[in-house]
Amino acid sequence: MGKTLFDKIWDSHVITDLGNGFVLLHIDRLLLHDMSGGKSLKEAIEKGYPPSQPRLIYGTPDHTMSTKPGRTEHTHPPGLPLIKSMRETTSAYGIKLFDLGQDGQGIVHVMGPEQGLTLPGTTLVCGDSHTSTHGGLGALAFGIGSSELVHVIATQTMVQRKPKRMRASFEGKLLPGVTAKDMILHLIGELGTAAGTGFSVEYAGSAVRALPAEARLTLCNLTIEMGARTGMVAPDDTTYEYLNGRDYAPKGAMWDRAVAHWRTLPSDPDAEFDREHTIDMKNVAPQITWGTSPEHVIAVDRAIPDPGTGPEEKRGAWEAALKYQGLEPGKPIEGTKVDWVFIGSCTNSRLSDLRAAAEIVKGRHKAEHVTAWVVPGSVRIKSEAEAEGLDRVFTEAGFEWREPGCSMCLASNGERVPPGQRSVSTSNRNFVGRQGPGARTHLASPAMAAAAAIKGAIADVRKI
Ligand SMILES: CC(C)[C@H](C(=O)O)[C@@H](O)C(=O)O
Ligand code: SF4
Repeated sequence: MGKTLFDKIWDSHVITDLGNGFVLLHIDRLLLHDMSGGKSLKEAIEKGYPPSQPRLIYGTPDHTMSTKPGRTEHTHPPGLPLIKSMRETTSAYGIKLFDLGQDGQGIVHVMGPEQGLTLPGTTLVCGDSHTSTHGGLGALAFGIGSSELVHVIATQTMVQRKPKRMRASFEGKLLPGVTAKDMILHLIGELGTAAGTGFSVEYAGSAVRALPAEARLTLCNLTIEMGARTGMVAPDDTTYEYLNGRDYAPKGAMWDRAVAHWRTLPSDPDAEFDREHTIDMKNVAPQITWGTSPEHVIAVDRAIPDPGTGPEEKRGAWEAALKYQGLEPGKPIEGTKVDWVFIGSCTNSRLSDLRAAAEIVKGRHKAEHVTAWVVPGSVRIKSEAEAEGLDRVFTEAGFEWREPGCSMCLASNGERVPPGQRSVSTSNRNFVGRQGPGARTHLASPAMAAAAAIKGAIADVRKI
């Protein structure tokens, strides 16, 4: 029987079979961020287990750093001990830190692919649930907890149980206004947030093959919102073009050898999956979430759902979500007044995302009552965007152009949507209080978020 992409990477990283379904896996890359990086390194060192492979570990501060223009490490004081601890522990072992203000600093899931640290066929972990993002380049990547983090630091290995395999195939062409963000939100809407529990997901089909590399990262980013820890897209020429020449990607003869190996990775035609799901792209329209879970999602031209007509077991959750969000069932979601717009996060802060938003914004102005932020995913993206004048497109339209970091995705750097206010956000979670206590979040693509800022309300990007 043929092997899946997942099986091939998994099998080539098994060091030993531990029995009862568990194996010891080699980990090719460990990425660290400020919320847990310094703390875990310190813990490992204090326990007498210093990093065994410091050259396979890379870090950057993102979660607790202010993104205020001109920020320093002092702008948000609670982040200061975290960045200091990261610096002390990484420098003691020669671990590469992309520090604040340096080229390479950014959201950890933006930095890895951008630097060419994320490579097809490799295993990559990070103490962060959105590590699935890196699967967009054909890496087997997943988020880990704090005790696992210490284990990887100490041994560069992990004990893991093999998940089941799911394939989600998106077939056909993307309709106007539809992006990778809409594809994954639509899928989560169809399957629910628990569908992926215990599975690794491969995204396939003609629509996925046609996606640029950055869009594939967006697609894989929300895998955890479907309950699966890892999601991936088979590497192909699009992947190689994206990676070729990046700082940490192989060079010269090594590059050729690597590509020859990577070409063997896609799932074999006779590979079997435990679950298959096919999505016809004709049914995928621009999406917007209405509730407090990523599965609470509808096409933007639909009405806010009525809990009375929903599945029995979800009725209570729907009612609570509508109450929190201050929405009335049966009314069109389009036209719902918006106070904040956040364009950023590891989901949608790459250059292509900023370009897509700028295309909508160009020559227009945000609605007066809206506060709109653009937070590039990394220092490099910020300077590339500035080189093509995107910052001016945004600032002339009344948007704020900020420094790289997680910012208002999680609000762990103090940047929050005020209580009761409504935000359209390009991030990946719309949980209660996610963007600040009492904040109401609607997830959407960068173009949809830009359209909301211009209209001052939830808007259909196709009508702008
Ligand atoms: C802080 C971190 C552990 C967390 C995660 O695991 O995803 C954060 O990045 C998030 O998006 O909620
Ligand atoms: S941008 Fe948001 S989702 Fe991504 S790592 Fe940061 S806090 Fe988590």
